[in-house]
Amino acid sequence: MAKSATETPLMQQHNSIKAKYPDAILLFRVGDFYETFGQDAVIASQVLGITLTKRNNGNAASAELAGFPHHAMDTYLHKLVKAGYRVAICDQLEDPKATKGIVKRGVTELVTPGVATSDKLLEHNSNNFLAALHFADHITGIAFLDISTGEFFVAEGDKEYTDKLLQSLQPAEVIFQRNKQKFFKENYGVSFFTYSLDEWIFADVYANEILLKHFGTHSLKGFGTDGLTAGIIAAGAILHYLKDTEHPNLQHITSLQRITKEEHLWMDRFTIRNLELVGPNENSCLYKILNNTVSPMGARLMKRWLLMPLKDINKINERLQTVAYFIKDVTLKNEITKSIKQAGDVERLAAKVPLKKINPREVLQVAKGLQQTKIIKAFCEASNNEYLKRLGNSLNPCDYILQKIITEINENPPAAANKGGLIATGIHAELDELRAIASGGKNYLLELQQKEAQATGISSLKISFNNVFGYYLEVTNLHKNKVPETWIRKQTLASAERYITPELKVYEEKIVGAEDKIFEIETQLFQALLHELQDFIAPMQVNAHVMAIIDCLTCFANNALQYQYHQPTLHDGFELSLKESRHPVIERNIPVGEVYITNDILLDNAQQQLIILTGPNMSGKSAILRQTALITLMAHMGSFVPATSAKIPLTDKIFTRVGASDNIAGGESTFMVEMNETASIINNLTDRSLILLDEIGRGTSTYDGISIAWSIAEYIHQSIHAPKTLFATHYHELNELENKFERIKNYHITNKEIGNKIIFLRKLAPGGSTHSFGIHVARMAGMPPALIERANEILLQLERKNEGEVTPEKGVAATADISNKVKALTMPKMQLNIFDAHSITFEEIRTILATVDINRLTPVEALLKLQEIKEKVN
Ligand SMILES: Nc1ncnc2c1ncn2[C@@H]1O[C@H](COP(=O)(O)OP(=O)(O)OP(=O)(O)O)[C@@H](O)[C@H]1O
Repeated sequence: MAKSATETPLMQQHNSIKAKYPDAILLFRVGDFYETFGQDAVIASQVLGITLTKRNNGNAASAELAGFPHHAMDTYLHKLVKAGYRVAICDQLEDPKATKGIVKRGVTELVTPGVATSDKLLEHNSNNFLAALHFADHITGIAFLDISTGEFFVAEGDKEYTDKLLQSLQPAEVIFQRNKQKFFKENYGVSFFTYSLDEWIFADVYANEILLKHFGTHSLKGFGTDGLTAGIIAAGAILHYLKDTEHPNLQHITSLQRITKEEHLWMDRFTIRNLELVGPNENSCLYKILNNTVSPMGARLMKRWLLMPLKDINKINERLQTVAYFIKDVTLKNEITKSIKQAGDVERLAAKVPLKKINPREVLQVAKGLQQTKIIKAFCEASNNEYLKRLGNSLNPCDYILQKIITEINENPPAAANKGGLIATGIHAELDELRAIASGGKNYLLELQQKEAQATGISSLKISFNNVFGYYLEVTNLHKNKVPETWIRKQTLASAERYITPELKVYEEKIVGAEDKIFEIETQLFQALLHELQDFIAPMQVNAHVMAIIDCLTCFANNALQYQYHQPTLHDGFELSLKESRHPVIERNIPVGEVYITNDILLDNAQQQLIILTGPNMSGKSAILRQTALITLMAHMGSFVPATSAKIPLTDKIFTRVGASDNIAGGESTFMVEMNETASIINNLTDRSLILLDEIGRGTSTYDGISIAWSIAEYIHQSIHAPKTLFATHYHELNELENKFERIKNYHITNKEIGNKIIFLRKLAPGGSTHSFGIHVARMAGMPPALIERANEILLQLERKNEGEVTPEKGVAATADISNKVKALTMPKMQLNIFDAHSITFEEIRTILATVDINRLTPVEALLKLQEIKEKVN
């Protein structure tokens, strides 16, 4: 009979733990290693590049095995999580030396992309949010938590709003109800790492209970989250998930902040993408250009300011005035910047305290941060700027804990708490004594030897050590009668006797156990300090936030000084007027030797509401559109702007649409995307909206495109909201709109034609332009001359026969017209060659070259030959 398969006890233990975490990779601590088994091992070996072997598993089938040393955890863990895996860390819960049989083990942390606390997994200038969504009947609740900083946000809204929040805050992981997986994919895309939870977790009563328990309050009213039922359920799901992932210590999550739609200038996901605010190319996005903050918390806040600009004029002006204040008082700005730079990542350090991830060096950094807080506070409070004074007032250097850390922690502590040497001298008498024993053992013995020699008069007295009875005093036979009665004889030799004394034994015990004891006392003292530090988390978080604000404002001041940005004037009228404005990103990437050409731009609701902007390809139409939006956005962040003067109307929405943008990954046709995106503008515009349409309509046939573009422009103009709009297009036919609609004006970007070359002047000027110069651009792009020549030939034929103007009303006739013209096109004059019709043929060159003997050719003759060929080419 076959033997029944019995697994080894270790594998049985592994399997029972693994059963609780089926969708995570289980890192199973065995001695000094973390091991993975079975399918986990296969994945780990692939992702981590570690060897896959087999492990004997009793009588059961052997299991795949892959492991790494425990000290390499940080390196490997982050690779697994970055690759999108959930990782359960299973540790030994008791000392293996003190245990008989199998060691007790359990999962101590479940790491997922959204619940990461290790520095390796975090980017210092980005938040690492976990988001939860709750899809209720008519509304969606959404919550974000960054466990590494303690920031916890909640909001509610429709699909579009919650999608926009997801796009802006870019959570590392999104959780939602189990039955909504398909719905999420269809409505929010596939780019997020997601995890779904049981339905019952998304219940009002449960969410309230878990949140109230966490905050220790009787109601959530204090957080201003009244009425946010769906949002609260999402927030509750987040806390539940943290519990599920073994994160019980969350004292750094001290509040829940509400994100209100009304507070922020609205930009949908297309606008955020089209304006390249935070990507896709990290080096050429607006964030990269603006973010010259000096602290990680400043860098993180700057990203949020960028994606959630303000709408409240008073708050914006408060920021602008403070930036102006810093520009005037450069010394103050520099001093404060210096202090913020030295403060470290106060926010993440504070979060590490309850998470029990803070090391002695970081605790000392906390103190340094508090010292800098004190300096910044003094500077702010002494300033004449109301906002700075208020910010300064809310800074709290937490003197008590600052002093305690500085007194108790060594000046140069080790990075790891278990290495010893982290507590300063003079804090704990026993610790000092133990250290003296451990390090100065020999001196102590020498002193004791001298003391006893003097007391007994035995000048040759010696203290030595052996393994049998440890430290002893050795007395030669000559002096043995001088030995005091209290000494205990342990050994008699031929010429000497050996004794021990109670003092020597006490000392011996001390020295042997000193190291262990030192570690124990140091750990105790360090833990006690961390315990006290816990009470200061809330003020430290406030300090971090205030420093982040000041960091952003000094950064704006520095940008203004360095890049000649000026203070914009925000007003509640409707006129947008920019003088000598520039594109903040393009101007910084412009090739050496070139300058960015500035432009004046004017839009208002009364006379110049909609600009039809034409101009050659590459002339700078998109640049004009984008700089108008970026300057408006920067002003709403409280930043100075790249223009010599900027009158900016309070704006509630910025919409940007680019024609025929690709969304192949999303599986939609480009034109469908274009139309979808534009429809969402048409349905959401307000009188305070700024709309940028870049070649809308180009994703379909010319006459379809013109008709759609025309009717969009017409619709926007006729809308009672009369939103300000810039419409860049290659359809010159749209210039006709100016004649028909009062507030539509034509502008073009100037250029100069010299011979068959075109020079971009890049100046905006009234009036439309007549043609696109697309063929010039094709030439610039390196198309073969014959192809360019042929394109010019076709253009000429199409244009020559073009009688009358094309308007959408004439669309059908015009389509027929162009079809006829295409039919009537003449054939090319000759076979296309790499050399075009007017230039030298390959054969001719071959003939010339055949007469050349390179070995005899002088340099001058070579030049003359070259000239001969050149003349033929021209
Ligand atoms: N005002 C300016 N000063 C200097 N360089 C500029 C300016 N505006 C644009 N450019 C340069 O010209 C390039 C093309 O500009 P842009 O993309 O705005 O042209 P466009 O007219 O929208 O072209 P297309 O019609 O082909 O989309 C930019 O990438 C930038 O390098």
